[in-house]
Amino acid sequence: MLTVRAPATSANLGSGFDVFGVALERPADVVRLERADRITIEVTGAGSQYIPEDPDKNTVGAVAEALDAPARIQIDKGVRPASGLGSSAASAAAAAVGLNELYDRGHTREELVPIAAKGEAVVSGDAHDDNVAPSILGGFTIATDQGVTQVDADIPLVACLPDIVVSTRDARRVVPETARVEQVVETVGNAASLTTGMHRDDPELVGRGMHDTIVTPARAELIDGYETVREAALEAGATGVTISGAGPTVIAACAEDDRRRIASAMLDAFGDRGVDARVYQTRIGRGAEIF
Ligand SMILES: Nc1ncnc2c1ncn2[C@@H]1O[C@H](COP(=O)(O)OP(=O)(O)O)[C@@H](O)[C@H]1O
Ligand SMILES: N[C@@H](CCOP(=O)(O)O)C(=O)O
Repeated sequence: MLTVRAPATSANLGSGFDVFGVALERPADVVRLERADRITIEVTGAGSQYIPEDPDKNTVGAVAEALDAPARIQIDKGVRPASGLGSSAASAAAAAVGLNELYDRGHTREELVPIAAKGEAVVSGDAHDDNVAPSILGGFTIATDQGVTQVDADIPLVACLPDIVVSTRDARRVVPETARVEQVVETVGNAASLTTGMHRDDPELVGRGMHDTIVTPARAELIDGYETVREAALEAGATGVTISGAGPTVIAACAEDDRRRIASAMLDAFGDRGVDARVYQTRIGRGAEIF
């Protein structure tokens, strides 16, 4: 029996739609695996009632198929599904890392990224890498058609998850098909600033680089209270605020000392709209770990 802890992740970070991702120190999924004749899946924990145990419908089933590694898989969800925190990806990343070890397949962590992404295709229709890459590799990742680049980074973050469900599949439907060239120029500048900020562990530069006028405004419509929560976080000292993944989590970058104040401002702002929420005071963290 092998136990793997794979972290939640935040993809996009505003200016890096479908490209940027970070591993979060918390929350995380914990997955236990043992060799078996066929794939079986049990799910407990946050939102487990909404997660199928059928291997054809669960992200870990596709990963076990891809690695030809049948196993009894027990998933303890720390990352609620449809949260914008890479819930489906955390399980897929844990399964890829764990089954690779259990069956001695010898893949590198980088090679496991596209294998885990096959799990993502099961739920969102797209084998996008931007959540599984940081969940497997940790730190800040840049996922493009040419592969994944990873850097370790240390940025304090606050992730506020409202009691609203936004499925990635639905949130992909509202992404605009075109953008003005001025918006593209602005986004490239912001993405470059954010990347430099990650290299320098500079929350100011990362926060500034999170600004995006192409995808985020369209998706904000799906999150009741987004604008108020964003303003409250900025007023409390956040250096930048955006939608985490496809939402509904709202994520803020900040200096360490401001985390607590920002967390409570975000909770209050959702509360004023009559929306319950929970908040994670977190930071960029490590990738999946085997125990
Ligand atoms: N192991 C899993 N963990 C979480 N969700 C899963 C898993 N396998 C399948 N799903 C399905 O994936 C969907 C959630 O994925 P998604 O919308 O991408 O949310 P998130 O943004 O949190 O990853 C839900 O419909 C859920 O039932
Ligand atoms: N780039 C994807 C990321 C989805 O992340 P999730 O955490 O919501 O699954 C997108 O923005 O659609």
